[in-house]
Amino acid sequence: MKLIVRDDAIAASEYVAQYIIQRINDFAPTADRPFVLGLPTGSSPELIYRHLVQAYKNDDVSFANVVTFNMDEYVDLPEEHPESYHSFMYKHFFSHVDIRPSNVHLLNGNAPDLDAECAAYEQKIQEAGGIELFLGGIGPDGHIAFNEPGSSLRSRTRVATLAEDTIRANSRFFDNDISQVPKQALSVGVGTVMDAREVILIITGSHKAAALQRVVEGGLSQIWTASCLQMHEHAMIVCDEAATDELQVKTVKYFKSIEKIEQEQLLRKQARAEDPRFAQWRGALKKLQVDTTQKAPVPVDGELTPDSMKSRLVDSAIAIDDMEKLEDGLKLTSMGSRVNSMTI
Ligand SMILES: N[C@@H]1[C@@H](O)[C@H](O)[C@@H](COP(=O)(O)O)O[C@@H]1O
Repeated sequence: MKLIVRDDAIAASEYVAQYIIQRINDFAPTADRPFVLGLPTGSSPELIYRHLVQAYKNDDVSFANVVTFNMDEYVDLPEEHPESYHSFMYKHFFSHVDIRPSNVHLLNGNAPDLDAECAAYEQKIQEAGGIELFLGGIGPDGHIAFNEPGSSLRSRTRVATLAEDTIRANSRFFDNDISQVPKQALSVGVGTVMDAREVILIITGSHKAAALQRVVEGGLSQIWTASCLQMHEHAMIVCDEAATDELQVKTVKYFKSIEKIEQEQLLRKQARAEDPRFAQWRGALKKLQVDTTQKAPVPVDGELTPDSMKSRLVDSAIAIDDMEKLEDGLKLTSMGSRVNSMTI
């Protein structure tokens, strides 16, 4: 799992939006091979949608061959209700881009048979070839979609009952009136999210800090369901500094260093491909022979100090001096001096 930390929610959202745009463009979707994107609602992804809409308007990305599956929807709330997830998605995203209405999938929380609706949703995901990238947020109690604390980590799309904390948190969208918040929702399961080939979570604000800490530093737990990401091969959490408040300093430093080193490695990759000396370096040791008959006497103090490789090399096809020159040569053309002239 990767953790990307940005200064604030604006920068974190921009990072996620750019990442999604790049993934779609690299995938080069067609009508026969669409990019299947899982999407969330909530205040956290709002800025991401704004960036995606702007990118579409700038001709930087098209959603014509993108198929979407939303995470969840309230039960017994009319679709046209301003707080339904249908309304949210059309208001913030679908109405502003070139996505085909037939490619949009949202759970119907008013279906006559909710269980059948959930089963059919899973089926549609399968038929679409599975989800390529699932974007999600989390609740302050660490829930993903509406998989509240205690949900099975293998759960599938189903009727979910909202936890007290979630009802209270979401009452801000219902005039702060808890009685108006639906008590149930249809939600993809933890297992459904885990089946996606890639998962990204956006987590911003100090009110999510405790959850982020449990998700990143705590163990895999059905109480903090977003911790499932620890078991995903391609998972990334993008957060702001405020959300890292409860993480250990060394955890944050470590993840920041991973990002920095990965960027450096991108440059090195280019250098490795361009500089023939890297290939020579790779082959050099194959020609070495080791004199295994040499047996150093055991010192009197009883300590076995391994003799250096250099003293044991005989009859080498390349002389030690040459090897040192080769290593020095590589050091001289260290990446730092080459990076300036490189276009990245
Ligand atoms: N079911 C949704 C979740 O999918 C979302 O992640 C969460 C957080 O929303 P917000 O981003 O507004 O904090 O809200 C709801 O409970």
